[in-house]
Amino acid sequence: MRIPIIAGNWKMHNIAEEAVKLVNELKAEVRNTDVKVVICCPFTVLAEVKKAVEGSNIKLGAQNMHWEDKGAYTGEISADMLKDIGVEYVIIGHSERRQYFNETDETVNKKVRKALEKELLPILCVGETLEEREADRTYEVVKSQTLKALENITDEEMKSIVVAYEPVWAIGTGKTASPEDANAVIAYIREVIKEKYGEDISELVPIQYGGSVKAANATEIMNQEDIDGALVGGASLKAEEFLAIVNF
Ligand SMILES: O=C[C@H](O)COP(=O)(O)O
Repeated sequence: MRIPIIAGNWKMHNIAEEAVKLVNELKAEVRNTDVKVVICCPFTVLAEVKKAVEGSNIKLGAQNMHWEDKGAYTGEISADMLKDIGVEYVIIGHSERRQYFNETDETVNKKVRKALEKELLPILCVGETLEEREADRTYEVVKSQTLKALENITDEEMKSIVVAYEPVWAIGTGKTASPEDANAVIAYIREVIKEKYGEDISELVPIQYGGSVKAANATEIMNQEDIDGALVGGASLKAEEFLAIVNF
């Protein structure tokens, strides 16, 4: 039985005061105990958010990390640094990082492996661009991204991974994949995982949908059989909106 995970990805939003205010508005009102709730905030407010979520069932996540343990990597953040603050989840391979920061399937794989080695729970993002969708390449792209990200990941490690299917054309655009369509792609990603790891493990892996999830469409999306939660961007910045999604 998979427990759905609803993660808010704040992206590059919220200084400390705003972050703490938002968490305080959220934490008393997260009533749905059938889902795990994660807030993936900027590095600069991780420590404040960690303090603010104490005593609630909201978990802390980061939005990226480096694959090396330490070294001369100016501007980068290691897994140990995240662990030191109390981070549990880390988004890896978000399309914005692939698109704007040269993240490749190879670096995504290195990061997933390092996160697992350090006992962080990766939220691995995969998804096709509009161009790829229009060329009928959605399934080929998500299969390739998934398998490359999972190279050298053991059966045991696979049980700690969360996958997020995020069609790039649906992110921040107000366009969502139809719930049935998102469900079909997610079911396919589960098949890809099954081919590599077997049915028992594939049935354990939560696969989220991300891309313009909001209060108005959350229930329909979450009610799909294969969709195990959501990775929420813009709507996670407004307490009322995010709470409506979490308490769907
Ligand atoms: O990580 C979250 C996704 O990129 C979705 O963002 P969005 O909800 O603003 O479309």
